[in-house]
Amino acid sequence: MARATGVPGTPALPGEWQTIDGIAYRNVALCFLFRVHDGVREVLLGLKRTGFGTGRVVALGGKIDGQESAVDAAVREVAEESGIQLSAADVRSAGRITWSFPAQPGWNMAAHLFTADAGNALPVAGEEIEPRWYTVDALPWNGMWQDGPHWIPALLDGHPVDARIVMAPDNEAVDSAVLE
Ligand SMILES: Nc1[nH]c(=O)nc2c1ncn2[C@H]1C[C@H](O)[C@@H](COP(=O)(O)OP(=O)(O)OP(=O)(O)O)O1
Repeated sequence: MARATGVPGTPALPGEWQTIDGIAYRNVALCFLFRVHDGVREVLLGLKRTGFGTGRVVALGGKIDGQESAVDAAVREVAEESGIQLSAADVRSAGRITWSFPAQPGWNMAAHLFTADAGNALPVAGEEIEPRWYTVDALPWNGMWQDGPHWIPALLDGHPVDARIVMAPDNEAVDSAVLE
């Protein structure tokens, strides 16, 4: 896996993009937070209010800045999007996933996936995300990215994810999903 120093035409800093099999992806980190509430296991997702994916229910996370580590990015994004302050030691790796958008390659992303226990922490809504707990058995799939059912159930079951998603020309449907 070769690292790119940036993508022509973008203001990306070194380290914010990587190339895999000749395709450039922006590095992002996602973190799924869990709690048990009244005996029911729940996961924290959020309604995206601004930026990429506005209107969808998404996992907390976002772009990895500059030379920041993926874990540090996950901790920072969780704090920014939910107000919940984790430490790096709280966060467990849950695998990785790439999303490529052949019709819009500037949207390609490679995500480091993480999970963490939220304990009794209460999320608060910010400008970018309106966080909400969902029962793990009843996720709002219709409001989420269409690739979610291909990989999120495995992650919820505790299996490491190694997935490559290719989006269809409409940038909405899934063209192919390969899970290792
Ligand atoms: N097909 C897909 N399925 C999915 O579940 N999540 C996806 C996805 N394609 C992208 N994402 C996620 C990864 C990343 O966390 C998020 C987009 O990153 P950001 O939230 O950082 O975007 P923004 O445009 O809001 O960024 P900023 O303007 O830097 O805040 O969308």
